[in-house]
Amino acid sequence: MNFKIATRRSKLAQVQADMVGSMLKSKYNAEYEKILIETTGDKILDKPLEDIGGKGLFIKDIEISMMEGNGDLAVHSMKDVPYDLPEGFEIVAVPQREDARDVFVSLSGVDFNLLPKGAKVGTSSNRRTSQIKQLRPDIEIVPIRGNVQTRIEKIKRDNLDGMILAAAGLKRLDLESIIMNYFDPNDFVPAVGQGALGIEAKCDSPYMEYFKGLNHYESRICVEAERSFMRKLNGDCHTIVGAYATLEGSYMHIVGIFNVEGKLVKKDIEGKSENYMELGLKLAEKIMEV
Ligand SMILES: NCc1[nH]cc(CCC(=O)O)c1CC(=O)O
Repeated sequence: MNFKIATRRSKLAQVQADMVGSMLKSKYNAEYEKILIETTGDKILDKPLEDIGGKGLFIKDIEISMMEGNGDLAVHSMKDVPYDLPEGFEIVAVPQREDARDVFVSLSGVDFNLLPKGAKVGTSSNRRTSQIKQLRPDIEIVPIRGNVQTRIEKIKRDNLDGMILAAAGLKRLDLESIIMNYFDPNDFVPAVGQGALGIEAKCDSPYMEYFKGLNHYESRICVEAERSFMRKLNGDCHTIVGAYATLEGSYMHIVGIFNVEGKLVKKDIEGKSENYMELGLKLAEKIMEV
């Protein structure tokens, strides 16, 4: 067998595709090749993502390629996957989740807690911006887009004191050394699905059972609970939504943030993990009651 993995061109996307490729190799003794695709989200870098069509832009061109028969599967960061996929596609597996936390990175080695007043910190995410503002209202947030590597280059070019990024991407790129602080995910709530990969395939794929074999049940239900929360809140691109689910035995705990009338609200919920979709929904209802 030789699987064709359709992927974005960025280094992180390719590393993630290789990770899933290696899983296919070790589990099924299969070969794989990467099909590199330039997506609209990667081409337009001078506008906020929300203004050009949102996160679906990273995956649409990949789906078109698979529809044309060029790609048996795609590997995505779950946090870039919109709730509704085009008809005929589905997320068939979520492998074991990496670190879901957000981190502060600095090239000069400065600790987040020791940043001077008015320090300049890069991020383009509303979710990260509002949580940073809560911790440190004096910090100046500088919008920054592009893939992880171009963003890191911009720290130097734009003379920033640092930047907020996802731990998972940095670890996968072997850039752990620039991580200065890990934010506690129950405090500084990550994006829905952060740190998890999703394997997307066409519903009629002849290889469905192979892909399903790469699923990690615990990771999957945590990510699905977070997505259920997100869907209920119907987060358009300008709303702030974040959630993080964890398991303890047969119980699931979810913490979520959402902006209600300009105010950032955080709530949590706990219940039997088998009711993971309902837990996500209930947390959304709880947060909207405010
Ligand atoms: N928005 C881009 C994006 N999509 C996934 C990751 C990191 C990897 C992950 O969360 O699985 C990143 C970079 C970042 O936010 O730092």
